[in-house]
Amino acid sequence: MRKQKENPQLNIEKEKFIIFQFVKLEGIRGKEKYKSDRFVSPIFGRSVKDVVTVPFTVKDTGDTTRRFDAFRTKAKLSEEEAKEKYGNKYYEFTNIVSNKTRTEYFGESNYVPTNEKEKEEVKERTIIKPIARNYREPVQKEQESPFKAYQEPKRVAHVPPVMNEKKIEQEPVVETYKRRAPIEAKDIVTSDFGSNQDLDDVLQDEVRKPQREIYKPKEESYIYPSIKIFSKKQRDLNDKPQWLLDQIDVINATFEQFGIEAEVTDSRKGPTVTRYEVSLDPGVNVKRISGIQDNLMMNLSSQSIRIEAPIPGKPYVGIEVPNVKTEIVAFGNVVDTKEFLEDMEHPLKVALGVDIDGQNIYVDIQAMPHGLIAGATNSGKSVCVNTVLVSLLLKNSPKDLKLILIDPKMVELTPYNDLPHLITPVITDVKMAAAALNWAVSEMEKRYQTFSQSRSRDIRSYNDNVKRGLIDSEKMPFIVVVIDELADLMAVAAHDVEESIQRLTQKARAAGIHLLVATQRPSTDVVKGTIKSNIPARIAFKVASFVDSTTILDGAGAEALLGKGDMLLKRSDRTHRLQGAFIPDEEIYAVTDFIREQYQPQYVFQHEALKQQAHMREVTSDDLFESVAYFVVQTGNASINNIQKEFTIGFNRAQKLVEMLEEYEIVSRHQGTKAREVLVTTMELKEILGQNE
Ligand SMILES: Nc1ncnc2c1ncn2[C@@H]1O[C@H](COP(=O)(O)OP(=O)(O)OP(=O)(O)O)[C@@H](O)[C@H]1O
Repeated sequence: MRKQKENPQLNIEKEKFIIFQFVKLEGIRGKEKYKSDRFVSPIFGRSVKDVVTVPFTVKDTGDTTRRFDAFRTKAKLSEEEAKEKYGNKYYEFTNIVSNKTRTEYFGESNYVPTNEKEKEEVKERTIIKPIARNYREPVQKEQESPFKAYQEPKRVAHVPPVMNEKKIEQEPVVETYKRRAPIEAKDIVTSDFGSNQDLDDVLQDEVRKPQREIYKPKEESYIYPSIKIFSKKQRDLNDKPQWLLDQIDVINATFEQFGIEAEVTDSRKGPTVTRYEVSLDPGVNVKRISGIQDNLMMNLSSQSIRIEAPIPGKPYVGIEVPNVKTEIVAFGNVVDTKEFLEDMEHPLKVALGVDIDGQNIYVDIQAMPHGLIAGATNSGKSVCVNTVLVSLLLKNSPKDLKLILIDPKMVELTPYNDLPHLITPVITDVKMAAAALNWAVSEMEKRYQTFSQSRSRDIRSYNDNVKRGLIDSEKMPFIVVVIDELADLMAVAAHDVEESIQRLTQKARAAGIHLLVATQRPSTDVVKGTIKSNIPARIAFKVASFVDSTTILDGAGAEALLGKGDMLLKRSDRTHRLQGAFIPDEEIYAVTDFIREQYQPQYVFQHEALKQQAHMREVTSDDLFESVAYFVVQTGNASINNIQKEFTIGFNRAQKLVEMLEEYEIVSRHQGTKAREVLVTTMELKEILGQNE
């Protein structure tokens, strides 16, 4: 590690405290690894004279490590005195420490300036000038969020959680939290400029604000929707109509025609298809049945048949033939069971439908842990998404579950608008969808941090600890993100969406964040390899071709489905054919209206705030930011026109860059016809950008 220069003017003996700043960072930005050993300077403003930097490596807390959680002060007290005062020989700050905070806790610096310039600088440092921000207010800590688990965790390392809570309350650490609220450009500039993790953190506090204002529960306890809302249909599982007996004769006759020693020994009539179970004489190759598939189809006058050779777990070959008359599987029948309603161990268990054997089929989203739903238009995807969502609403209060619903088609998910479970209103705008996915990624990172600080492994153990009173916080809700047409998102923001989905599917499971992605176009440009390889659970409805089936299921089958809810569910062990449960629109509205009557929306962020966040991220990730900043400071001119000419860029990009310079207080605010002033010198800019040596 590079050795840091010590500031010769610092009189360590006189100082009560030594500020440790970290000087080494390692992480991943985008897809590239980076290392930086430049120390982070803007924390104490621009005139740092009494800070010594000590080489200190920051723990990698995630794959976008740029966290400022390692500012540490060591009391110049004896170890015993420090322990008595702080409970620890170290006192760890949870956040960036401002001059003001520093002055409040450590007292005035006792460094004596040696010349006029320094005197000015010290004066500037100790007089805290509030930074004018006309459009953002500090986060109001005292306002309780209904979504407590999202709040910035109290960060104290190496101490058991119970002790932490106590200690934090005694300490003035809250002040450093307060400091974080307004977005202060200086505070989020780092030595390795460009990655925006901290910016995200700060902005997320902002983005969450509307929820605190909107949240007004009408009732304390959540009343679950009644199961009586749903209609039911009786099915006779032992029914053997004449057409079924005729089909058995046709199949046996076909075997005879081809000299295959086989016979239908049993049949199972499912809601849409019947499976004939064929037993073969010893020595008959099962492949011979598949070989006569087309002849069977012709002789049965059937539009499609599917052969399972053999049926997994059974000594038969299965021939699935569409029923002459199909039956609807009512959602009410599938959910009104003990297996579903009383299974409290699996709150994310959802009802999908009924298989050929008449068994109700449920899947647990937690075990999934992410799902891909694909099928041609009119095949039954949206009905399936609805059954999943209503299943979730039946068993989860807004405190247990939060939803992000992305519906670029604009019609499918409207019944869910304004539900208290929603993190943000149903998203129909594609750019917003990309930003929401990004939010989910940051939330995941945050949750991992919360876990590590509270000695929890995952959401389950975290919530267990909350229940047992070991963590003084509210339960952390699951988050299910539903995308009702991936193709639309990929058409507009492929890179962003792919990256977010990849990151979520790779590691969001333990954080309790799950993704369900539906698409009409299961081609490889939409369902990319990176997405597919991380989504193990697949639900295929009827697709147009064998190729599409292979994309979803890694094998044939979905092209032979019948549409309207006929589906193949691929889980790790086998592919299951089922008929999806059907839920009419009135029943969906009955459930959502019932919930809306009890609770008002509790959005965590509104679309506008999210847009702003996306905008900020876009700008700071602009490669030209640094160059433009130097250009502006060196020429003393922040005109958009000049920047456009110098860098041959368009007006919009130049304008965004200037807005960001304003955000970082490098230039003044827009002042009508007057030109913006440049507020910093080149040296100061270096400090802001963390490039001072
Ligand atoms: N499980 C089911 N049982 C009975 N009918 C169904 C079922 N699922 C879908 N259908 C029928 O198929 C129609 C189309 O279903 P759905 O809207 O879910 O298709 P989709 O795949 O979402 O189509 P698109 O991609 O065009 O939106 C429904 O209106 C309904 O009549």
